[in-house]
Amino acid sequence: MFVLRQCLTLGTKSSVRNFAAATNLVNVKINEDTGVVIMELNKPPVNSLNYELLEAMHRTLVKLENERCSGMILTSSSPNTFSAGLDLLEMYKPTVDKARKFWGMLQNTWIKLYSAPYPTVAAINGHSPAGGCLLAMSCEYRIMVPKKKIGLNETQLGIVAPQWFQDCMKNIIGSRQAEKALIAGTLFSSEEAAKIGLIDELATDKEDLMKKAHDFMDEQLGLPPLARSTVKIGFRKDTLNRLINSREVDTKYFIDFIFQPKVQESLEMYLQALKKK
Ligand SMILES: CCCCC/C=C\C/C=C\CCC/C=C/C(=O)SCCNC(=O)CCNC(=O)[C@H](O)C(C)(C)COP(=O)(O)OP(=O)(O)OC[C@H]1O[C@@H](n2cnc3c(N)ncnc32)[C@H](O)[C@@H]1OP(=O)(O)O
Repeated sequence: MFVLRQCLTLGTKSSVRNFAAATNLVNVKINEDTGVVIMELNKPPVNSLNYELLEAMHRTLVKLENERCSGMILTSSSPNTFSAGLDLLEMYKPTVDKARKFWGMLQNTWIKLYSAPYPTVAAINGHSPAGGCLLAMSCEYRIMVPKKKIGLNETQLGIVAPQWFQDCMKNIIGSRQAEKALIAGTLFSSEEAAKIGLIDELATDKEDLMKKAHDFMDEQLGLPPLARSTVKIGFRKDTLNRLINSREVDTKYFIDFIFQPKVQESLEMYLQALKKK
């Protein structure tokens, strides 16, 4: 399979097709020979997840259901950041309608990504805090470049990682490690994340990152797809159903939480600190 991939990469015939996207917020390429898709988040400078970016991701994931997609590598076009997490401006002084629409699209996107039947790899080529970490944790396998930060740091901002964010972390690093990390809002270095299993592999650089992502994909493509996806969904169904069965309550928690004056104050201070950096 590795040889096949090399041939496809080096060969004269281009088998890679740009996947028609209605927006340039995501770059999507499908290798027509292998069916492997690369989805690159492309909202400079830091891929903050606003409604439009989430909608573009969601639309792509829906479209992939009708394509011959055998696997997906999620990465970013930003030189330094995989994703800075949820766009803080979506939570700072929104209207209730806007906040509700935003949260609904985040839930939609997560459900699609977390339940994708094909193998998914996060090629984490930069920092990945909070919602960025959620995206990475929703993939099946995580590979990260050195010396970047990843984690659910919400507590540090005066906000709370929702239950399903927490569940994703627990499923990966275990309940005790997750509890400590979530209470403290720890951002782990890539190296620390590899030690606790939050990421599966450390890459030496960006080239190595993509090579390792393709290696993982090659291994997965050698497995019977139905058996593979049945086991995957079996592992994920409780976490998925927990949100699917309580979407409305989860949205209400979000709205009630962010509209608190203290939370708005924390967000304002954090946004100012980011601007002053
Ligand atoms: C169990 C029951 C629970 C009940 C609770 C219910 C509900 C809970 C309520 C709410 C839950 C919300 C969950 C939230 C999740 C999130 O994802 S919040 C976002 C957290 N993100 C961060 O903390 C990251 C902040 N950003 C950074 O640390 C850095 O930007 C960086 C990613 C490390 C990149 O650094 P650098 O390359 O140096 O880039 P700059 O810092 O200079 O940033 C460039 C510009 O981008 C702006 N920006 C950065 N991040 C964001 C963001 N997340 N949103 C919006 N904008 C962002 C930054 O201000 C710069 O802007 P200017 O160029 O200065 O205009």
